[in-house]
Formats: sequence, C-alpha cells, structure tokens
Amino acid sequence: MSSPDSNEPIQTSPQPAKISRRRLFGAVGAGAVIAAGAGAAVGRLTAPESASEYGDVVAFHGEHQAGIVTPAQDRMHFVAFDVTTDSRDALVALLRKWTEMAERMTVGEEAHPDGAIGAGEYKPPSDTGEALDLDACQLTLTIGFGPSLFTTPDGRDRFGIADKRPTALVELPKFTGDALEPARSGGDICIQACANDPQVAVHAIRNLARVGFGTVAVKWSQLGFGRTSSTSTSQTTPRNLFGFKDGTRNIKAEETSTVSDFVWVDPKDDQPWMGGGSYLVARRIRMLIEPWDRTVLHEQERVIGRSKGTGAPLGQKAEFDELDLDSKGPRGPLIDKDAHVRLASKEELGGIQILRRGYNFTDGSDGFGHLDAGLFFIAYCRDPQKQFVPMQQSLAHNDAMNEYIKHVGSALFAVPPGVRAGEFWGSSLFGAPPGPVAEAEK
Ligand SMILES: C=CC1=C(C)c2cc3[nH]c(cc4nc(cc5[nH]c(cc1n2)c(C)c5CCC(=O)O)C(CCC(=O)O)=C4C)c(C)c3C=C
Ligand SMILES: [Fe+2]
Repeated sequence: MSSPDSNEPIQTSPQPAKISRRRLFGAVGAGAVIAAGAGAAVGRLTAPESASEYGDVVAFHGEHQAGIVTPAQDRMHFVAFDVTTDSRDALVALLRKWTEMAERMTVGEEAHPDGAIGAGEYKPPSDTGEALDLDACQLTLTIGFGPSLFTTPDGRDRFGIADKRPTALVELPKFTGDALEPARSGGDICIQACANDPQVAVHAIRNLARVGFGTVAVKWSQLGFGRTSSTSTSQTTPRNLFGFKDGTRNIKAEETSTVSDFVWVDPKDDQPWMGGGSYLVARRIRMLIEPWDRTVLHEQERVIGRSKGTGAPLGQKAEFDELDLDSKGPRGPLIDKDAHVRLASKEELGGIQILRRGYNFTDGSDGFGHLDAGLFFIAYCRDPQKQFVPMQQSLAHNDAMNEYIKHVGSALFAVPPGVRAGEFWGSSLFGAPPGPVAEAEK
C-alpha cells in the first residue's frame, strides 16, 4: 500500500476486490480510507488486463497529479472550458468544489454525498447516476490551466494572476500544414479524465461540468479509446489506428531520472507555483485512414520506421531493440531520412524527449464517406517550447507521415502540481489558504 499522499505507482495485490459505488455509499470519506477499507489497491504498476480488476483506485493526492506517469488507462474523456465569470472568488470556489468531487469520484464514490437518490424526490439529484454500480476503474482526473486564464486575448488580467503566467505557457506557434479549427482548440481550463470504463470517465466530466454552470462553459471535448502509449514498463504496447505499436520508446514511469529531466517542472525553472507540475500539449490529429489503408505494407513501415508486426525498428528483430539510425540497407538508410521515428528521436533532436499519453478517436464519418478518426495526441513536458515545439517543427517539415495526417485541434495547458490533503486544484497558483469547500449550488 502507498501512503495516501503518494501517487507513485506501486505494486499491489493481484486481485483487488471489486468495489461498488453502492457499497461505498455514505460509508467512508477520504480516498485513502476507502482504499484501505475496501481492500482496494492505491495505484499499481500493471495495467488492468481484465474487467475483474476494474476495482482499482489510483491515489488522487500526491506530489504530482495522477494521470501523467500513472499507468495509462484504456479510455479518456478530455474537456476544455472557458471561464465565464470575472470573479476570482467564484473561480476559486469552483476549484475547491471540483477538488472535493474529484477526491470522491476517483475512489468510486458519487460526486456528492447525497448523490443520485439521497436528496429526496423533490430536488434534482446531485450525482447524475450513470456510474452507480461501477467501480473506480482507475479513474484519474488531471487539471490544467491555459494561457488565456492568465491574460485574456484582449489583454485583461481577470483573476490577478497575469504575473504568475509561466514563460513556457504561451500559445504554440503555427506549424507547417496545421489546419486548426478554433472550435477544437484552446481553452482556459482543461480536465483530462482517464479510466478503464468509458462511462466512469464520461460521468466524471459530466458531473464536473454540471456544477461549473455559471462559472465555466464547455468549449470543446474529446472522447478517446485504446490508449496509444504505455507509461509503465509493465504495460504491453498498444496499437494506434494505423495498426502500429505506439509507445515503444515512450518515457516510462520507472525511468525516474528521465521523468525528472523531461516531465516535472522544477520550482527553480520559472514560476515556483509550478514546481512538481508539468505542461500538457493536446493535438487532435486526423488520420487519413482510407489512403493509408490503400498503401502497401512496405511503404507503411518505411513511413513509421518500424515493422508493423513486431514493432521492431527496421533492420532489427524485436520491439525494444535499439534504433539503428546509421546503417545503410540495400536501398539507402535502414530507417529513412523522413521516417517518423527518426525525426522524433532524441538522437536527431539533441536529446529532447516527451511523455506521450494519447488516445485513438473515431467520431463517425465526415459527410464524404471518410472515417473521422485519428489520434488525440497528448504530451506532457517540462517545457513545451523547448521540447514539443522543436520536435513538432521537425515533424511538420519533413515527416513522411504528413501525407496521411492533419492536425485539426491544438491546446496547451500548465498542469499544476499534485494536491495534498487540505489543498485544492491550483492552490499553489491562487495562494488561497486551505479551508472547507464552500457549499456551492448543486
Ligand atoms: C510532436 C510529437 C509527435 C507527434 C505529433 C506524433 C504523432 C504521431 N505518431 C504516430 C505514431 C508513432 N509514433 C511513434 C514514435 C514517436 N512519436 C513521437 C512523437 C510524436 N508523434 C516520438 C517522440 C516517438 C518516439 C521516437 C523514438 O525515439 O523512437 C511510433 C513508433 C513507436 C514508438 O516508439 O512509440 C509510432 C507508430 C502517429 C500515428 C501520429 C499521428 C497521428
Ligand atoms: Fe509519433
């Protein structure tokens, strides 16, 4: 068992008991107590491989927010909000309330104590109810703050935090080939919900959005399935919608010094309130599935730079063999000059790395008979301007994959450090002392 203040992944019992929201209903309070009381796991090294493990709980409290290096779950619901008030007090009250709700939902409780049925027949229920009977399913909720929260596009400092905006938190530059849709880009606040059951992730976002009425409005949201990265060495590498293993050379939680160098912000980097936090880059990348599906296997593998079956780098045998960027094959370099893995590799980028945590998406078809599908790319980095930007510049200019993809949405958020008992999401930014959650409207 981990301490309640740690969200470091830890080894847990192999078969944690299933916990039902109903059984938990009204029985216990804080996450740690629930985890212990129900015999559930608090964080784990291995990804769940079956429904029987869906009772797992990932600790909400800790030095860092959960949902970054904690093992990537199978499903995601991501939302970006606009803040619709100019009142700092209203915003802080909402962040406090959201924190309290997140503490509850991540251990499998209803969003509020009286929940879906407890407030009586003559009040709208304070929990929407669709996750009743479902377990925590490793739900993680991760919050981030966009550049526009600090200064509005017309230059206003609505919440008195303009001087706390980190230098790294500026809009991403336009990259070659970008076809960004404003309605799928930006946002003042984001919340990433990941879980092993889509209904649990959707329930969490729905209930957070619901209590935000009058303070925030949903700007855009995205559902994702089939994680496209591993964030732990114990997870098998999943496949993306091009059919390739994705995440083989991702940063893994167990590589602690790489994680410190490339994921967590040091308090001395810039703004001390961001110490222990990170930056989240989100890109909705449409994958042009039909042309890809008509492309011969040899070309698909050349574009990626890896074998489709094994995931091995071209010229190698096994998935985790080293990339050989120097050797020549019969028709030129083993891994082409414009292969995706070459251009995104630390070897070609002066040592730069990022932590990827994206999801596949399919949003029906586009009206022309084409699948509207792709990769909802999420990266966490210590400084997006020094990591994501040069990497994406290199890919945007030269990547052979560009023929088959289109970036249609983009956003950047500062992800504050983790929450400790008595704190709330963003308390290091807003400097407000710990206190009870204001009883806001339900
Ligand atoms: C700016 C960063 C990246 C974007 C955008 C991106 C899009 C993208 N990637 C794939 C599929 C694969 N990517 C793979 C490796 C890989 N990709 C990035 C970065 C971006 N990808 C990095 C840093 C790496 C690792 C490079 C290395 O060091 O080897 C792979 C290979 C397997 C792996 O290592 O993960 C695949 C496959 C798609 C389909 C896509 C956009 C739709
Ligand atoms: Fe990639």
